[in-house]
Amino acid sequence: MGAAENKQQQLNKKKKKQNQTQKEQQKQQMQMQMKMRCLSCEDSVIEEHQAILEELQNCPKPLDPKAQSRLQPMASFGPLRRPAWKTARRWLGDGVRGPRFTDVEGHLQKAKEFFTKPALSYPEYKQQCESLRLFAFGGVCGGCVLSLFLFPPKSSYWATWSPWQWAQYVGSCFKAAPALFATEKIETVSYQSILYPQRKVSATVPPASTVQSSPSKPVAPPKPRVLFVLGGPGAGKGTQCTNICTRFPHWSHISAGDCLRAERNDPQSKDGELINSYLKEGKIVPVEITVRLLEKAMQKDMAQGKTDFLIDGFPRNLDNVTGWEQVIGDRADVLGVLFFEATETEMEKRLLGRSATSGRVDDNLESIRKRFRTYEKETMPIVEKYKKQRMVFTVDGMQSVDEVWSHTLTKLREVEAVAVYGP
Ligand SMILES: Nc1ncnc2c1ncn2[C@@H]1O[C@H](COP(=O)(O)OP(=O)(O)OP(=O)(O)O)[C@@H](O)[C@H]1O
Ligand SMILES: Nc1ccn([C@H]2C[C@H](O)[C@@H](COP(=O)(O)O)O2)c(=O)n1
Repeated sequence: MGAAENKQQQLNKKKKKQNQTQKEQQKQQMQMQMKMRCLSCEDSVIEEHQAILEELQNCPKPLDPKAQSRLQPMASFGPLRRPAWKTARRWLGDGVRGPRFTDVEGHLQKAKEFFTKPALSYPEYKQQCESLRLFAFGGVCGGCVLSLFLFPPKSSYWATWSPWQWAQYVGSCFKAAPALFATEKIETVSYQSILYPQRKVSATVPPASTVQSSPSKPVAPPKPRVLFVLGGPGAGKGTQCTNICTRFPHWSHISAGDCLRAERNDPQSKDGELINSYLKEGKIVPVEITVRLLEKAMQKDMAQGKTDFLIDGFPRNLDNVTGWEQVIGDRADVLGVLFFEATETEMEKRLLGRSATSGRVDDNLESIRKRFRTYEKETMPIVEKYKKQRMVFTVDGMQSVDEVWSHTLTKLREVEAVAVYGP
């Protein structure tokens, strides 16, 4: 073999090596481009690219210009890019492939990793956040819908326009509208039957003196409506009840404590002494006595046209609750409990202030503290019981009298709405 031949051989070897490097570089470049594109591609496109790669690998020579031009459009971003709305994974712009949108399990895994596996890179962290966000969003929306369903807002607007009423609207399109004017002569009508047509009319007729009936057609009056008023001693119950009755004359304020004090002061009463001993000790008087006095006071006020009753300071314990159910039962509609909340320090300050003028035997520090204990032990469980039945309308009693009044008004409207539309 001559020197020339040797040189030729070396040249060939070098050329072959050059070809191989060039081919390797081309392959790497293509791989890179395809990797980037695959982030937003469907599996079928990825498979297509895989096939091209294999073709490249098996190709003995570096790509000729023809093959290059065939592969060029594949490698370019433009034509194969998917529209944004079709992109299942979000383009993170950082080379991370997150689970598909529909891959709930994949997202759940990533969301779990947010709490369990520290992310090694920003893109990984971003993906964890994005997966977690899907569940957070779903959870919040679902929670809101469920809570609206379980605890619908107590507003007349909601009661009228909520989605639960839609079926009724559709139905009402096919029914004849009620007559605009009365179709028969009405002898006796209460304003309540106009305002609250949904209210049931009492089966048990209250005392005859309250019934204004025509000789031909007696009309049963509606049941008296009762709102129990509770709160600690000095929370401001009496003050706000007076405000309600001044503004709304159909409401009557009956204070259980006042009834008991009046009975104690009545020299004819056989229970006077017993009541006095209970009041001094801040204890709760047996319900037989209290509920009898309450009923008497209600009957008296109904005779004067009152229809709604604020029963202040009642029911104070379980005995009071059962006594009311046994004696009054469904002869009255209990609308709920108006509950005034205040701290002991504030209530004590108010009661000591009141003691200067009230003349009450229990407005002294010793009795006040005993009343607080009785309230905590016996009355609070009753409030909790009504809370469970979602019958409590709580007023923040810590503000000034005027502010508490404005809050009381809001709550009173809620009571009315619930009475009309239900809880
Ligand atoms: N928001 C208020 N801010 C300051 N003082 C108040 C407020 N509300 C009431 N008071 C005063 O506190 C005292 C107690 O009020 P009130 O008699 O209304 O309480 P109560 O809850 O009915 O008490 P009790 O259960 O002992 O009958 C009264 O002197 C009243 O003027
Ligand atoms: N249901 C009731 C209401 C009141 N009393 C007694 C015990 C109280 O200390 C006292 C004063 O009541 P207040 O005016 O503070 O509401 O009256 C009761 O035994 N049972």
